This record gives sequence, C-alpha cells and structure tokens, in this order.
Amino acid sequence: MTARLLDGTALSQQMRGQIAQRAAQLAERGTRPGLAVILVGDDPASQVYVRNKVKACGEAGFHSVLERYDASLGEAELLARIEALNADPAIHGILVQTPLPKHINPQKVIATIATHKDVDGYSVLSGGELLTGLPGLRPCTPYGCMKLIESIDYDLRGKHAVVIGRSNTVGKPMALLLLQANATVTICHSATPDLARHTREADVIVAAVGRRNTVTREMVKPGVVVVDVGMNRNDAGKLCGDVDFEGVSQVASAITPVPGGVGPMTITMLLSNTLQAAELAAG
Ligand SMILES: NC(=O)C1=CN([C@@H]2O[C@H](COP(=O)(O)OP(=O)(O)OC[C@H]3O[C@@H](n4cnc5c(N)ncnc54)[C@H](OP(=O)(O)O)[C@@H]3O)[C@@H](O)[C@H]2O)C=CC1
Ligand SMILES: Nc1nc(=O)c2c([nH]1)NC[C@@H]1CN(c3ccc(C(=O)N[C@@H](CCC(=O)O)C(=O)O)cc3)C=[N+]21
Repeated sequence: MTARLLDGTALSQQMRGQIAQRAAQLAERGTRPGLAVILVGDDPASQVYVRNKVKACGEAGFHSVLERYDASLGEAELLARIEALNADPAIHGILVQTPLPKHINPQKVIATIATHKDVDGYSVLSGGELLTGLPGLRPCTPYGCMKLIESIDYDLRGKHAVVIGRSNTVGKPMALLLLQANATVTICHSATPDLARHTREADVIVAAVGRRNTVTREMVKPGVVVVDVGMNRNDAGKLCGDVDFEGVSQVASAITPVPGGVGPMTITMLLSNTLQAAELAAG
C-alpha cells in the first residue's frame, strides 16, 4: 500500500485563503489583525521560521511587526517590550520565538504576554482551557496536526492514538486534543522502555521527538495514520522528520511529509489564532 499524503502546504493554502477573507471583513469594520513577532539572538532556524510567519501575515492581509534583538538583550528589557505590545491596540497577537538565550526565563516571558494576545497558546490559562475543554487559543502545532487529520475526514472516535513526546508545547497539548476528539491516547517519552510495543498498536501516531528514524516501518501496523512533527537534518543536511518516510509510507494509509506537512500548518494556525484574537477584540 502507498499512503495518502497529508499535504500541509495544500491545506494551508486553502485555509489561509479563508483566513484572508475573514481578515478583510474584519478590516472593513475597522480592525486589521496584527501580530508581533519577537526574535532574540540569531539562531538560523529561528530566523527562517519567523520570516515565514511574517510573510504569511502579509499574504493574509494582516498587520505584522518583527522585532529583532541581540542575544545580549536583558530579560527586564524584553518583558518591558512585551508590556508595551500588550498595551498596543494594533497588536492582537504576540509571539516570542523559542529557543531564548539562557539568561531569559521562558516561563516569565509567557506569563508576561497578555493572555488574550497569547497566540502561541502557551499560557497557563490557555493550557487550563484546553485541559477542561473550554474555548480558547490552542497551541498552533498540535492544532495544525488535528486539522491535517480532519482534512481526510478521519474519525478519531475510539481509535488508539500514540503521541511520542510530552513537551508542554507539542506532545502534551496534542494528547489532550486527541482525547477531546474521543481517541484512546497513549503518551510515550524518553523513559518509555519499548516504544515499538505501543506504536504497533496505534491507529494514529503523532511523532514529536526531534530525532530522525524514531518511527520505522517495522514499528507500525498497516493502515496507520502518521503525523510527523519532527524537524531534523539528515547526514546530507536535508530537512527530515522523526519518521522514516520512505519505509513507513509503504504501509501507512496517510502520512505527513517533512517539509510540507506540519510546519506550514503551524503557521496557518498562528494566523487563525491571531484572527480569532482580533475578532474577539473587535467585539
Ligand atoms: N513542525 C513544527 O511546526 C514544529 C516542529 N517541532 C519539532 O518537533 C520536535 C519536538 O519538539 P518539542 O516537543 O519542542 O521537543 P522537546 O525536546 O521539548 O520534546 C521532545 C520529547 O521527545 C521525547 N523523547 C526524546 N527521545 C525519545 C525517545 N528516544 N523515545 C521517545 N520519546 C523521546 C522527550 O522525552 P522526555 O520528556 O522524557 O525528555 C520529550 O518529551 C523537534 O524536532 C522540533 O524541532 C516543534 C515545534 C513546531
Ligand atoms: N514561540 C514559538 N512558537 C512556535 O510556534 C515555535 C517556536 N517558538 N520555536 C520553534 C518552533 C518550530 N516551529 C516551526 C514553524 C514552522 C516551520 C515550517 O514552516 N517548516 C517548513 C520548512 C521550513 C524550512 O525550510 O526550514 C516545513 O516543514 O515545510 C517549522 C517549525 C515553530 N515553533
């Protein structure tokens, strides 16, 4: 069997068209969605991601600002900048790109962003809203993974979903979204002794580890749906995910590519969250 491609580029294009339309309607009522992206330091991957985010904002008709600071920026100065953006009515979403330099505490940064502008969905309140099933801003990457699964009308009810990875930004919220969609969810991590024992039982696998070839063909059952969040480089320097795409795509029923899968959807859901925040602000 050859798997169906869960094409994040195509789904993003479609969704961003709809987002741009809603943004134009909101702009007619006097509110243009606005996103502020803050980048501290010169991590090359982060530079690519923030550029993609700002470009996507422009294409959707959003207002956006990119603030770049030297890695030596003090924590207090960063927090003061965030406070200023909290008070800026033209800004509906604030994103501080991670990783941050070691002298800056990311928890403090997240806690300083006004909750209603936390379009990453990283705040304690957003986490609690997700946990309890209340409406709120969902973390972009897991939210995008759900949209990819929904795009093929796959019904998660009663299915066994295995999430590999338990970070606060990807693995944990991913597991909660799958649970909310009525899947039976297993969360695996670095202390899981026999990963393959779990993945072999899975109807759906979401891999969010950061290590290539974490999921190989022998580890999955035929027909599995595979969502690959990982962003790694192979020996040739090429971008690749956590899943051996070549092997697994021969037995899976659907699989995301890297690049062109979850990555573009993360940015699409960032636009969606920013629009949602702007619509709420406009009343
Ligand atoms: N496409 C996109 O939009 C995005 C991609 N990413 C990518 O996704 C990947 C994961 O990101 P993130 O969650 O932030 O990473 P973290 O490093 O925060 O988390 C990785 C998780 O993987 C677990 N893990 C590590 N080794 C193994 C193993 N051998 N078996 C099972 N689990 C393991 C860790 O377990 P433990 O908790 O025990 O340490 C941890 O929970 C990275 O490649 C990142 O670049 C991230 C965000 C967005
Ligand atoms: N506050 C914060 N919010 C984030 O959402 C956030 C973050 N920090 N830090 C890093 C991770 C990673 N992340 C990606 C976004 C887009 C692509 C993306 O567009 N990927 C393209 C390829 C890009 C390339 O060519 O390198 C693709 O997969 O097709 C990847 C990764 C967001 N993150």
